[in-house]
Amino acid sequence: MDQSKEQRILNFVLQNAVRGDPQSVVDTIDKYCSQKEWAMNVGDEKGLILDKILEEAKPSTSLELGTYCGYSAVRMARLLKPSARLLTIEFNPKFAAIAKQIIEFAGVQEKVKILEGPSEEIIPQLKKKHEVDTLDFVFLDHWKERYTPDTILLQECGLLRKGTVILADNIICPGAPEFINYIRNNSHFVCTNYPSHLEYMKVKDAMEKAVFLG
Ligand SMILES: O=C(NCCCCCn1ccnc1)c1cc(-c2ccc(F)cc2)cc(O)c1O
Ligand SMILES: [Mg+2]
Repeated sequence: MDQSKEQRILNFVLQNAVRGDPQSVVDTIDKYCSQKEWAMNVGDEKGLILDKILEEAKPSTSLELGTYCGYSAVRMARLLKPSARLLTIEFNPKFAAIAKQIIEFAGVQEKVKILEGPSEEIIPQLKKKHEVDTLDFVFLDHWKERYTPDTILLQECGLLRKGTVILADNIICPGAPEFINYIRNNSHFVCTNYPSHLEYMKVKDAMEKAVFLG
């Protein structure tokens, strides 16, 4: 049975990264995906923007939509304080299985919980089933056409509070024009654009930060 790209990424991490060292896992995935096979991790350039915004937010409870192989989950977890938690939603069971192994290899499994399934089903369960009060930080990196409906759903479920930071990947490539139109014209959010490049490529991309005003 042919190996998937995601399995090849996992194997490269298991053979080349240092167990229990999240930075080495991040660097190893970046090495593989820049030299061998492109993959849709947020990557090292946009990753530094994510790092800075996450460190400013100092979140206790964070949510990621779109786990993929767990690169950004490991990247974020390595910066979280010991008591902080990251919940990450992945629709694709094959991706979730790979991410679980990468997160465990990095040694951040105590901080990260992978929730498998459609975001529109899982978000309404966060308060009662996953003991979330409100979210301090949200990273949008899943289907780009879901950025707006899921942001609205987060608000409707009472999961956003004054100051919640939402950071969205891929504003230019593949693009999330409908989300940009929604969030920049919504007086309950203050938005900031961060120009960058598509992971591992020279193609222009950007991230958008939206702070909820309550
Ligand atoms: O589609 C992306 N991510 C969502 C993947 C599916 C999420 C499933 N899911 C998880 C939870 N709920 C649903 C994505 C794509 C690209 C890209 C850019 C250029 C190109 F030529 C091809 C692809 C770059 C990214 O950085 C991305 O994030
Ligand atoms: Mg992305």
